[in-house]
Amino acid sequence: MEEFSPMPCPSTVTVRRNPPRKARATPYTTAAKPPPSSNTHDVPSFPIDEILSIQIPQPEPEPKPSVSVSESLKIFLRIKPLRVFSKATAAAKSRPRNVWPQNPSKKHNVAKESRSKKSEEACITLNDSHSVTLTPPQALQELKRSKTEVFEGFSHVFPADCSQSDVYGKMVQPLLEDFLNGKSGMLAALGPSGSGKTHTVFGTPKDPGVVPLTLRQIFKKRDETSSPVSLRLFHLSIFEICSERGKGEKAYDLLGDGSSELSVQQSTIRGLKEVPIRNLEEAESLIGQAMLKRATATTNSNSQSSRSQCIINIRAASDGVSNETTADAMLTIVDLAGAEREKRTGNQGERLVESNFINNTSMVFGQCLRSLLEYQKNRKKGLQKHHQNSLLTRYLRDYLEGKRRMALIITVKAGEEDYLDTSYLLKQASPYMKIKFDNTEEVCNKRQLKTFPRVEKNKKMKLSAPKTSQIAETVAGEKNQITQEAVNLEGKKADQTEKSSPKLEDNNDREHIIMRNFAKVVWNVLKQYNEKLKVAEGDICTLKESLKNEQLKSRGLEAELINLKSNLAEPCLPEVEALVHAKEQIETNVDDDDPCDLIESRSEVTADGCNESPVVPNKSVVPGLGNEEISSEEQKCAKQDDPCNLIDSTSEVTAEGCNESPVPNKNVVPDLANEQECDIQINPTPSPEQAEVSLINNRLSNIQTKSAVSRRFPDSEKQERHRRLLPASSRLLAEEMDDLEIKDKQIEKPQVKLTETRDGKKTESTKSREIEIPAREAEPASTKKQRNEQKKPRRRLQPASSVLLTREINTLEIEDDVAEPKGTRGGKKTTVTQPRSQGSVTLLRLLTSNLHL
Ligand SMILES: Nc1ncnc2c1ncn2[C@@H]1O[C@H](COP(=O)(O)OP(=O)(O)OP(=O)(O)O)[C@@H](O)[C@H]1O
Repeated sequence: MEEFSPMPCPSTVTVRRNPPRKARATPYTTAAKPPPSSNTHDVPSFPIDEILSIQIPQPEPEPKPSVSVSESLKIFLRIKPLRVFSKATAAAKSRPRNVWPQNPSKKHNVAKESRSKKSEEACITLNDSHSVTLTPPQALQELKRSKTEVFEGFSHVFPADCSQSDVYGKMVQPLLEDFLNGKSGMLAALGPSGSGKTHTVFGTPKDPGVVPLTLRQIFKKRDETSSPVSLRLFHLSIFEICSERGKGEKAYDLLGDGSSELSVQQSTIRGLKEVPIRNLEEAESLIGQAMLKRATATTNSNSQSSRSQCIINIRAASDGVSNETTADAMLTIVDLAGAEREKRTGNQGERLVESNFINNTSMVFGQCLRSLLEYQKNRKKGLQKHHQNSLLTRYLRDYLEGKRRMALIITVKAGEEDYLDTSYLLKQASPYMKIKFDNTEEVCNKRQLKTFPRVEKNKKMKLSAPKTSQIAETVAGEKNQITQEAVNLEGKKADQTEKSSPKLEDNNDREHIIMRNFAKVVWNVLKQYNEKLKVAEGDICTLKESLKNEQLKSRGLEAELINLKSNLAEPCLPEVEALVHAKEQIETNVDDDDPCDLIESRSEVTADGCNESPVVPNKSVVPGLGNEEISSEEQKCAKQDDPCNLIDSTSEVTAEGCNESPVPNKNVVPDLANEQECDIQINPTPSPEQAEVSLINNRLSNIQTKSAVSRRFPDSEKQERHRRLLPASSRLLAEEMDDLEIKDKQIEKPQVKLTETRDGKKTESTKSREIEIPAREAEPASTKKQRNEQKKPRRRLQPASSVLLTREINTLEIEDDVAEPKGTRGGKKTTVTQPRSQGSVTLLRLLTSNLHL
């Protein structure tokens, strides 16, 4: 069985279809291909040993600082006593002896003041030699900033009653020993204005600070013959960094002569005078000179406030004579200018500019320090470098980066009014900080905190304070109380709380309090909403009342508007009155007729003419009569009082009207038309009787046309059409016309009857009708068609509404015209023979003028 070494996976695969080729064996496979005769068991072992033995080049470790960070930075805390000495005592001391004795009452007041000041509470308390607790004052607690902070990790905390020698012993001594052994180091005092930095660094002649004590120690050790320090030479240089009217940083040599400004290039200061010190007296005198040159000013915080950063360098150099070749060492002591707030210091103008510079320098120094502390805790974070932002930090770069040993003493004031300054500084410079959320409100959101009522009971939990046991008891009591409340509310939950761990209890208590407070807040909000709702309801009531009033007003206005309209409509009344008057006249005419004749005529019309139209519409439509014909007819009627003339004119009109009658008339009465055609040749000139018969026939045809129209448009639809066709102003007139039309019909029917009765027989009248029809259809059919064709477009030009109105009016006209000659037919005066009344004439004129016919 052949054994192949594994093929390396090709990066690309090429598939060839044609021609197939045999892939060339790779050198690797060729080389790895064992001879066919080789033993299959000779599998080369995996070279794991070789792999493991390979030396992987490790990244070069960063050059460690000469001193580890934890050793390189030591932070001390010094608490300034609340009351050092009163101004009164100072004034008393400084008062010349030859002044009058002070007023005893004033003395008493001063003593009282000093007592009250002494009794003021301290915001900072010492927990142990490495930690302190900072408690906010009552005023800030009420502003929901109740946050008790514990700062720990200090190398040592110096209490208020500590001495300068204590500070020196614990902080400076180790540094000095290293210094004398050739290791450089730095000591800096950092703190708010008036907190005792200068006091700590320089002290007073009676109570000397770090610098004098260090010098003493140096020369003391040098004087000891056995010590190697005796072979060293010490040099002293002192300079200060301050701002020049807030524009830039300047360095001044405090030991130099004349112009003492130093040139500054990055972190190096050139031209600094170093004064060798051979003994303590020389050194102290130089220190004294420098302090006199240092820029100081009086502020509200400090009568001699430092306005510059003061740096004191003590350099130890070998004398060059001895064999000892120790490197030069430098001990740097820095007295920083204190960070200050404008409100506290009361600085104005140039002082304010100075304080800005001081604050800026202090801030940069604090940032460098914080960064170093964080780096000390966690090297992975890396060291943020802020030192470029000020000359001081550039100068002290090696120290602030942890490359050299540094001891920092933070001086703080313990008064309640100094809480903010102290808190800010400790947050910046303390190695570790714990925030004690002893007030449960702190857990919640700040927004909620604003609305939450304050819980008075559970204020502080100073777990690491000296009175821890008492506080713990109190807290335990409070917890039990809260737990009991919870038991009352929720029994089961309480059981669980009792069984659960203290942490769980704490959580439950907190939750309970939070929920209770939340419920209170919600309740307050609901109350507010309820009040708002009540207000809104009141507004609604007032609005309703005002709405009612407005409605009443609007009604009154409407009534006024109606009155005004009625007043405006009065000018139309004369026309209406004329119409009514005409109507009354017609009615009186009708009343004069014989009622029996009326009945008969009705029955005849119904029998003869209305066979096809059982329901005759009120509004008669008389097609075929032109407007011009009506007007001419009216003129004739008005002029001719003679009844004979009336008859003639009527016959003429009838003939003309029949000739112009529309096509539907002919269609409705086809038989009659045929008969008429036959009679035309017999009697071409109709007699008055024939004319009358033709009039009756015309009437009949009109009635049939009406019925046809009525069939086409039902009553309701017709009314609707009328409503649409007639303008609004003419509706009243139309109604009047309807009434008038009815009356006219009543008049017309007896007239027909009278005509027939005068002839004597009904059959004769029918015959005469038959005879009369040819008179109407005297013209040949072709001529009639031509006429109709000529007149059709004329009719079409008129709108439908005007046609209907015209028909109605024409009907009225014709009927009136018909009625008139009937009474005078044959020259006989009958009861019906009344001329057209003046009212009807006026009505017609009005109608024609209003409807613009
Ligand atoms: N621990 C202390 N014991 C007694 N007196 C003190 C102490 N600390 C400070 N003083 C006094 O308080 C006053 C102000 O102190 P100091 O001038 O040292 O403050 P400072 O921090 O240097 O202020 P600035 O930053 O403004 O210079 C001085 O009179 C000083 O003697």
